[in-house]
Amino acid sequence: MKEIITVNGLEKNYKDKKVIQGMSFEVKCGEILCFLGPNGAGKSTIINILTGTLSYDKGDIRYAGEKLKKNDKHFKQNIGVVPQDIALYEDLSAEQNLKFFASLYGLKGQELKERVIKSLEFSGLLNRGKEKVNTFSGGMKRRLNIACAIAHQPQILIMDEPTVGIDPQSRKHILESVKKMKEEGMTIIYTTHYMEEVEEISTRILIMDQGNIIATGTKESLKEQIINSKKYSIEVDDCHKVNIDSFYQIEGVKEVSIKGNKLEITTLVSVENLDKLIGKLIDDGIRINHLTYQSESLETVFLNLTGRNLEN
Ligand SMILES: Nc1ncnc2c1ncn2[C@@H]1O[C@H](COP(=O)(O)OP(=O)(O)OP(=O)(O)O)[C@@H](O)[C@H]1O
Repeated sequence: MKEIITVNGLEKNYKDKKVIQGMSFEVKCGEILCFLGPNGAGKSTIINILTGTLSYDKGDIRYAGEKLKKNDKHFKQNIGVVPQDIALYEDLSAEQNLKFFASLYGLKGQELKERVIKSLEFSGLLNRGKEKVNTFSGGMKRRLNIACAIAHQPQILIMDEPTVGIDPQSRKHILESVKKMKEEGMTIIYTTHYMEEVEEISTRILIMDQGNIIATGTKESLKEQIINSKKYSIEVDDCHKVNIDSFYQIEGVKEVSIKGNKLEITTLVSVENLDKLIGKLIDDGIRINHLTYQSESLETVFLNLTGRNLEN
């Protein structure tokens, strides 16, 4: 995949506070690049710098190989921006909002009419086009906000936490739309602190923390690189019969503990030892009632990288 945006050594400071600390990354044509990071990681700062609404102190940004100028018209024509806060005219109808935003990009006449209808259709609001925005739910406003950003058919869509505080149905609609836009060839930059969204839509992930990129890759490669242990939770009939020390003799076992009637075993991903763990319990005359395996998640990736949870 060809690179469409490249960012090199980007820095942003607020007085003495470094909020972006020399970040370098590229955005590839046709990908859904997700910036995943906790509140305050610097996601919005990066988005605002990319979209030209915020200045930066060091580094450079290139679009299709060319260094971006201040207020670069060519770049602005080719991007669509969905800001974190909804930016719509509440007293205008959905259709009027779309017309206004699309006309800023030079659309007019028949083309404008067609694009307004297509964008309303895309956002699932075709039958609400004549209604004023102030009668819409939060989720509908979010969907219209996205429609306004894509009405001029940008090459790159930049979305800053577009699903915060909305109903599950609208969230589902937005995530499906993002996947559809990718299928149609759009490049998408998407920031979020919801790892399940990243699991669902990303083709590549940049994990951010405190103004730095701390890991990059697909969800599969990140899990493979970073998570080296897995956890079994085994519900047994009588925990008192469990001899914890003896489990440490099994290859791969890193940690064993008892919580209530559950035996929790953390073991290396690289060692297949489930048969031995179960064998030991059976040999000791302990009955297994239930066994669960904690699936590897991006939350675990973040926890392994930083020692903290993503969502607090
Ligand atoms: N105008 C400002 N003055 C000083 N510090 C700021 C300013 N704007 C943002 N920051 C700080 O920059 C850091 C990054 O903020 P940013 O909004 O980019 O994070 P974020 O990852 O987008 O988080 P959120 O999900 O909460 O929006 C934070 O520590 C924030 O407090």
